[in-house]
Amino acid sequence: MSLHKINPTETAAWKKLNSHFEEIKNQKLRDLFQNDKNRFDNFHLKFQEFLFDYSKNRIDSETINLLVELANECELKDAIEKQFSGGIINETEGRAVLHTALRNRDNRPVYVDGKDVMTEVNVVLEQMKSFSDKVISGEWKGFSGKEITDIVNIGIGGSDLGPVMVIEALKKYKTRLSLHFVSNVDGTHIAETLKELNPETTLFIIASKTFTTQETMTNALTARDWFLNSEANENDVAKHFVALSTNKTEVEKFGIDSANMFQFWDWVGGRYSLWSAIGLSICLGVGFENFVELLEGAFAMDNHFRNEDFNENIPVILALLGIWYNNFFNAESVAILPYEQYLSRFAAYFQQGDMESNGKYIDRNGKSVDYQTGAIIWGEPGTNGQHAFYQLIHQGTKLIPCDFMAAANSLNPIGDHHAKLMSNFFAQTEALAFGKTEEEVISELKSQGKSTPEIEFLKPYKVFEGNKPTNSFLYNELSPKTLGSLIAMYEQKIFVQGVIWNIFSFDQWGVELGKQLANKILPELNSDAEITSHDSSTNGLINAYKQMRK
Ligand SMILES: O=P(O)(O)OC[C@H]1O[C@](O)(CO)[C@@H](O)[C@@H]1O
Repeated sequence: MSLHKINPTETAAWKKLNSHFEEIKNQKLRDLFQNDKNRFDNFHLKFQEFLFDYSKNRIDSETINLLVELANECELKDAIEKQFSGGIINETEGRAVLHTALRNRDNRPVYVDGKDVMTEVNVVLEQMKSFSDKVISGEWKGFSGKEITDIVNIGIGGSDLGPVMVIEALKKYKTRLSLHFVSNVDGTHIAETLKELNPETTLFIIASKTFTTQETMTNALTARDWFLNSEANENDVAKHFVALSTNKTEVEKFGIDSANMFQFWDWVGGRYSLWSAIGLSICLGVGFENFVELLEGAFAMDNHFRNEDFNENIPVILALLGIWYNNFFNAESVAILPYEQYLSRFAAYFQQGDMESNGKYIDRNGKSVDYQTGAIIWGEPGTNGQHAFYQLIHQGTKLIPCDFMAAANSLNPIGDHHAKLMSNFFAQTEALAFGKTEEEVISELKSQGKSTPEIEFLKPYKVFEGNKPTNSFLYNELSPKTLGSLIAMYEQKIFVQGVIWNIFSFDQWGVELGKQLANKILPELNSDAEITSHDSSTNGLINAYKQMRK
């Protein structure tokens, strides 16, 4: 059950898209809207309480037809079924990709090696419920008999970014526990975190799929030393340390009792793991019921993705638009711009989700691609971004397609904050799409009483050429369920793009080389000898570092 290995550029649809691109590339969104009064009706989709407006894109209905044709030629439907039914689609690691099983709320059987994984999934969910309920209620006590007040999740990459993002996003639903996250191997991260904490009331979650990751193991050992430096002894470790992992042997070697281990499986990719035991910090931070709501939201989006026709399918359309700009307009990046302070870590989360998945130049046939794959993902919450980098989006030389997202209802309806936020949200997509013409600039400057030479001088700087594409997502309010749907939407977008680009989205060999070299360099840093084993730059830097060190 592996994926088909179709080079997208060899499809008939790709060739048609190339010709179509020549026809559409100079068309203006102003004209597209002018010529089609129903453009919004024609290019938006609804999903539950969720609206996806993609009318401010440089497309017409033919673009969508051709992109859908491309998806069909790349056998996307079949790939989707393989994903959901446990096909070994992560071929280079010989694994199924089944984060969807973790949120499969109707418990439809999902088989891996002939075994229904739902039984184990539900056992771990039950374990997460029971544990988080006990800690939140105060029934779980620390070594001195006090309730736990603080949770420190130690993990990195997929064992950190998802919980960090969700805990921030769902702050409104917070339990009495304070959550902290330590990821960086830079000692500053753990030192600054522990400074505030009391070993008697702190619980550590060591989150690592492999339980061998250098950063996480180093931080975990430091946390353990810090804990044992208090009144606590070895027997107390069980009350203050739990592990989230697929690797029981390493967890036990570290000294965590397997009774305190929450398992997941190799068919859960690190950057898709917040739905698994890796979500334990989420359960503690917002309560198990809200974690289940998050799963429900993702499940609803999965069903939409699996069942809807491609031209009505939000993740598919989102992915195809991304391909349109990436491969035809040569756009290099995508900005994710939530007009929602709670989503301040959303773009950072999908930097890993997207760039670790689709940042690849070798295709599924083992050959170098001769087309662009994964885009650079970046972004910050609006309106902060407006006062930072929007200048370049509006008037720079690069085309940056943007995803805007906002809630109709604020979770903090104070004064007119939300109306002001939303007026900026609407204004930005309007300004990006339609810009400001020379005539508009001249009449504005005239109305300000400017002289003709002043107008002539200022005119070019004040023109906005517009035609900058945006997607807008509008949802009712940021509930755990909505968040679950939003995350699953982007996850499935990444999947669709990987299928069309004919790359393996679920491995990450590109992170290995740096790790290997760091392991080789580490002992060199501890020796007094001059280092000569690298190139002159690396040798020079290492030796200078050793001299500078106090
Ligand atoms: O959960 P682990 O095994 O500690 O890995 C952490 C992260 O390291 C990576 O393997 C590489 O950065 C990620 O894919 C993963 O999320």
